[in-house]
Order: sequence, then structure tokens, then C-alpha cells
Amino acid sequence: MNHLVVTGLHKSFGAVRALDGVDLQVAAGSTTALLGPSGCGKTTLLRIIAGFERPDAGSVVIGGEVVTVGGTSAARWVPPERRAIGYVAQEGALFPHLTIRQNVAFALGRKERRGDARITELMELVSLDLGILGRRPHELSGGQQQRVALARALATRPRLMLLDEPFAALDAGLRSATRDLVAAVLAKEGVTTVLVTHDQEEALSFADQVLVMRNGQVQQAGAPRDIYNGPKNLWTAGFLGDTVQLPGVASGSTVRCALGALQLEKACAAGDVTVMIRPEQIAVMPCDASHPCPRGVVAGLSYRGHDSLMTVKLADDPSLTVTCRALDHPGMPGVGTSVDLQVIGPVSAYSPE
Ligand SMILES: Nc1ncnc2c1ncn2[C@@H]1O[C@H](COP(=O)(O)OP(=O)(O)OP(=O)(O)O)[C@@H](O)[C@H]1O
Repeated sequence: MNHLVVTGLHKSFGAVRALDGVDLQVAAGSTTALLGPSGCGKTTLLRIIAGFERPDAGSVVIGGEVVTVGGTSAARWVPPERRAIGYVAQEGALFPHLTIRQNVAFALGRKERRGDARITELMELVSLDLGILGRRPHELSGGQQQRVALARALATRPRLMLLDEPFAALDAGLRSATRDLVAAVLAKEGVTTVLVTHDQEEALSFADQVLVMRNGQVQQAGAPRDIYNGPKNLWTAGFLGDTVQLPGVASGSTVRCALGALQLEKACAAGDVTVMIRPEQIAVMPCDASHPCPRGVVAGLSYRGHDSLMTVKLADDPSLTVTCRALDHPGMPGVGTSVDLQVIGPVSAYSPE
């Protein structure tokens, strides 16, 4: 059952159309990431769900209760403090002059008390040592502060958790560790969650559903694997990750291009298309004359730490190059080496617009 249902949201700020007919459904207990480039309307959508902003048109329903109806005629409005929502912002927004215990007690609506069972339970939930309860926020690391912010937001058992880029200010290592812990806590508590992020990896790893937004509209919504492997258009494909794009001709469930006849993820209209392949789908192998397959010459290597992006110029058509993701090891083919190429798994194809 959908716990959050957003229908037909429109919102303009003067001449800027921030939201242009946005629909969103979030299943109870699941996590949705709102992903898109800067200015696409993610924060405006989150703020309307929270009740910090009113839409020009459209509605928001949380747990079956209509909390927002936009427009002047049928307007309905439940103020933010009566929506039973937890909200964590980028910087956590803890009260700097209060101790951690006082910060959490404030959210619970009671005076601080040593040994408060609910505060102990919340600190344990977010894996924080009870020894920090007497400290003030500036005496904690950024990751610890975000965990306190989550504990505080969970204190009143919200029916919906809204996370507005809560990991953006953390450095890379702390960021993924904090993200994993927050995801585990939210799953354990079964809280329906909406996360705003402009980080593709974060959206794909954190959420059950990803909503890709552009210019105030939803480009595509779906499970992370589905949208990464089967993006609706080339813009979404490129926004979600690296792409290899080649001209091709589609027919039925296959497409023919410089890398051979390839299986399509989804059938598309027959004829000229642009084929989209993810670099990690292209396996690079030593040349083997007994296995005829597309061949190329390594033209460049770009070291990325965990792997390298290898540029290969195709032997049959040197005007075409493809990039492959290769595990970096001493035996990997160097620049100038001839290699065989094989595409693994289905690919996507798009007719000219
Ligand atoms: N209060 C406001 N007044 C005027 N314009 C606004 C206001 N809030 C948002 N906007 C504009 O609406 C558009 C959408 O903004 P929004 O903050 O929702 O985007 P975003 O996707 O969250 O961007 P970012 O990732 O940079 O935070 C932008 O063009 C922004 O400048």
C-alpha cells in the first residue's frame, strides 16, 4: 500500500517553474530517493511534502490523510507540526547551545533526565555511545552529529522521514558509513522515507525507488536496477552513469552496431537508433583468432583507483571509440595493445527524437 501519494504538484516562484506536474507514490516502509541536477525541484517537492511550502496545484496524502490540496478553491492544509514527520537537513540543525541529551529531550517534548529510557534506546539505535550525551554538538564529528539528528527526528516515531541531503557535508568515507547506518536504522524501524540527493551512487545504493527529476518534471521512476539498466532516454542514462553511445539499427529485440548484434533490454521502434551500453558491460580480452569478435586497439587509460576507464578504438571503424571499465592489475593491456571486445547483457537503444 502507498503511504505517501503526491499528485499533480505545480509550484512556481515568479517566472521560475520549480515543479511542473509531479506525481510520486511511496510504498509503506520503503525508501525513495529524489535525484536530479541542481535546480530541478527536489527540495521544493520535499518542502511541500513537509508542509514548509504550499503548492499552486496538486495534493499530498500521508497515511491516507489529505494534508495538502493546492489552489484557492479546494485548499486543504495540515500544518507541518501536525503531519508527524521527521526531518533531517544537510547540517543536522542541532541546537548548538544544548547538550546532546537536551537536544533529544527537546524533540521528545520533555525535560532532560539522566537515564531516560527512550533517549538511551534512540542512542543505541543509531549506534552512539551514551558517553556523548553531555557534550554539545560542536564536540562531535559531522557523522556523529547526523546520527544525533536522525535519533532526534525518530524520537516521536514519525510516520514519514524526510532527509534533505543529510550526508552532503560529510567526507567520502564517513559519508558511506553514515549512509549505511542510517539506511539500516530506517529499515529496522520500518519508517517510510524520502531522501533528496544529487549523488547518483547515493540514490542507487540507498533507495528502493529512485525518482529522476529534470526541470520540475519526473523523467523516470523505478527500482534502482531498472532505471540504471533501462533508462527511458539518453539524458537519464547519462545522468545516472557513464555511457558508451554507438549508432545502430534496431529490429525486434536485437540491435546491430559496431560491437555486433546485441540483445535489447526493451524493444524499440525498428530502424536507426543510438545504442547505449554501460562501460562495465564491455569485457576486454586478449586477442584470440579462434573467436571472431569485435576487435580494437587500446587508445587510452584513465586510472580511477578501484578500476580504470580504458578507451578502445574499434578496428573496423577507427572513427568509433568505446570506453570499458577494466580492473586495474599488472597484466592489463596497455596503450597500443590489440584486444577483443564482448558486450555482456542487454543494452538500450533510442530512436532519434
Ligand atoms: N523560495 C524561492 N524563491 C524563488 N525561487 C526559488 C525558491 N525556492 C526554489 N526556487 C527556485 O526553484 C527552482 C527549484 O529549486 P529547488 O531548490 O527545489 O531545486 P533542487 O533540485 O533542490 O536544487 P539543489 O540541488 O541545488 O538544492 C530553482 O530554480 C530555484 O532557484
